[in-house]
Amino acid sequence: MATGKVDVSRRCNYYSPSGRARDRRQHEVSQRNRHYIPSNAIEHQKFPEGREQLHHEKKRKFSPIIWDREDNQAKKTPRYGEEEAKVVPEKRVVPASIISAIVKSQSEPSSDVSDGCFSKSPASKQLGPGSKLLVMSPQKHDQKEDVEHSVVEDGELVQERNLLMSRWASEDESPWDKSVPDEDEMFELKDGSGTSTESGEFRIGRPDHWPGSSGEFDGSCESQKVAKHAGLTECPATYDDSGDYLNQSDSRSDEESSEIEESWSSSQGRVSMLNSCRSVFEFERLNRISEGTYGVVFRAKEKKTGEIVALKKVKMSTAYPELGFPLSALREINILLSINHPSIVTVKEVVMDDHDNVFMVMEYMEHDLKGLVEMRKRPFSTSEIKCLMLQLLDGVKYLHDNWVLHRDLKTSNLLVNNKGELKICDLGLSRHYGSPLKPCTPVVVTMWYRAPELLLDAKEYSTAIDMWSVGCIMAELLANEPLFKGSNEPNQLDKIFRTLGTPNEKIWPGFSKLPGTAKAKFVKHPYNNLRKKFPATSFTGSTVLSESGFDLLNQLLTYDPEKRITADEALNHAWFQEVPLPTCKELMPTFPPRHAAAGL
Ligand SMILES: Nc1ncnc2c1ncn2[C@@H]1O[C@H](COP(=O)(O)OP(=O)(O)OP(=O)(O)O)[C@@H](O)[C@H]1O
Repeated sequence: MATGKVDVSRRCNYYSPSGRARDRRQHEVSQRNRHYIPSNAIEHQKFPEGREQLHHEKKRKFSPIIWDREDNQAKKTPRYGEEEAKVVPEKRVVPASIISAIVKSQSEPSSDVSDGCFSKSPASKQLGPGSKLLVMSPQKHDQKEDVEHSVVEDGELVQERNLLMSRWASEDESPWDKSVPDEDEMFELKDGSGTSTESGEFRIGRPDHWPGSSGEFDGSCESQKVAKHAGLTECPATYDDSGDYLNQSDSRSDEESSEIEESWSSSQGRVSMLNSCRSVFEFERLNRISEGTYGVVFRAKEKKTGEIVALKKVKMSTAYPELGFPLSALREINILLSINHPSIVTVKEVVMDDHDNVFMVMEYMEHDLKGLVEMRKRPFSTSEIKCLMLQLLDGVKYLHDNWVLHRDLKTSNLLVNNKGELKICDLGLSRHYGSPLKPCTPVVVTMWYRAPELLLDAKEYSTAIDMWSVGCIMAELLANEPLFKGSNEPNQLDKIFRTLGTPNEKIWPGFSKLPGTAKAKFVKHPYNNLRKKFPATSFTGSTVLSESGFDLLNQLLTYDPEKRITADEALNHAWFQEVPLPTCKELMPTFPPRHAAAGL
């Protein structure tokens, strides 16, 4: 197989024959009823074509997102309480208590990032050049209906042109089948201003790639986005001290045009979804949980039901509002509303405030795995790690079965609640993949969890990149600290090579042809030292790893993406069947919730 190419077909079975072995194992495990039972153990079913499909797929939700990019750019975004109040559904009426809170907050300086939730921001939000984003609750939909709808805008009825249903509603096997633009289109900005390489690929985050830069370029994410739109190319990758890629917005945005094109092309699938979303004022904000690159996450309470939820406010660009609604958020909302799996966080609905700020209402999870790893003095027990790994693999398998690459698996994107449940979150970097593979940006996945093929600039990659991240997560759970803590990309590769040995053509055919190998001379580390880090015996009480467990870790951290274990194969791995068996979720340890620990 050619350099960096991954045989997708090998990884894309809806349900592999080895599923039978897994059923047997699940049956055995369930007999011992105190042990973990994977979520889809009894939910898969035969389809007429003889292909087995997950039951979850039948419960797909529909995206509430509507793009209407051709709409008049100059049209004013309706504001709550203004003339266009007709546009605003009744549900967005603001309760008096909140109005007083708004009035209070108005007197205080507010940034839409730091404290935007439930308060008025200084300026109304724009949804981007020529675009209008309507967000609706997903309950009303009918795939077959193909009706042009009208909405009231600026007091008038206008034709709604792009009511898109989620691509998830398609029964096609490959997401590329209909709606994907060619590679050239893929990397070209809508206005044609994007700078691309010969192959049509946008170059982001690789300093040594870039031709001259602008003196005005300040390196910030926003500047980089703007620079890219303006045809500037300098975009040095930056990382925070936990290896998080700080320029992620760029790595996401280079595919924006492609994604938007996809949305446009799939507009054949218009459906009747004209329905209003609820107001964020129906929730009481309790405390801030976290602020990430793309959103601020709050703990909140639904006033009517008292239910505790997490609200993720989509960060709009304050500096460059014309950049519009972030594609990462669009992807995340689209995908999360479309899927239904116990190991993937549920987005219940999308709500808005009266400035068109968009919030995802998610089930609330008390912890993320990164926080737990940092909080704990000792690693989880082997049984607990097995329980967590099975849930993680279940979720990853579900995504891969449905042609989705997560592309940012890491411990901070794994949420855990006090019922012992693990759920994958943050699908902002995720995207559909298909067969044949299309070139994508290699600058995805937070560096510490990034697969070697990505670090070596492979343009075509597939599900194996997520499996490498899963390997890093397994190692982190076993050692209670991240496995490869590189400070930049060469350093990250060096850390990997020191531990696993420097790869060569023999163990990884195609390695020497990867773009990244031409640029660097790697020190030859002849031995794989992974076992030293994860010994079979320990006199210090630290977690030990059996032969079988080490085999799984080794297969996850295999250099050649072709040989790297798949999620399905990993779920069937003997490690999960040997003693100690996986703990059942109910017996997983619980921890004080973050807000309690923080005294909130
Ligand atoms: N449903 C939820 N319940 C509780 N906490 C959550 C939930 N969703 C997200 N969080 C917390 O918020 C953090 C950031 O969320 P998320 O990763 O979705 O945002 P982001 O802006 O994409 O972040 P990043 O920059 O790390 O990619 C998570 O690490 C987690 O701690």
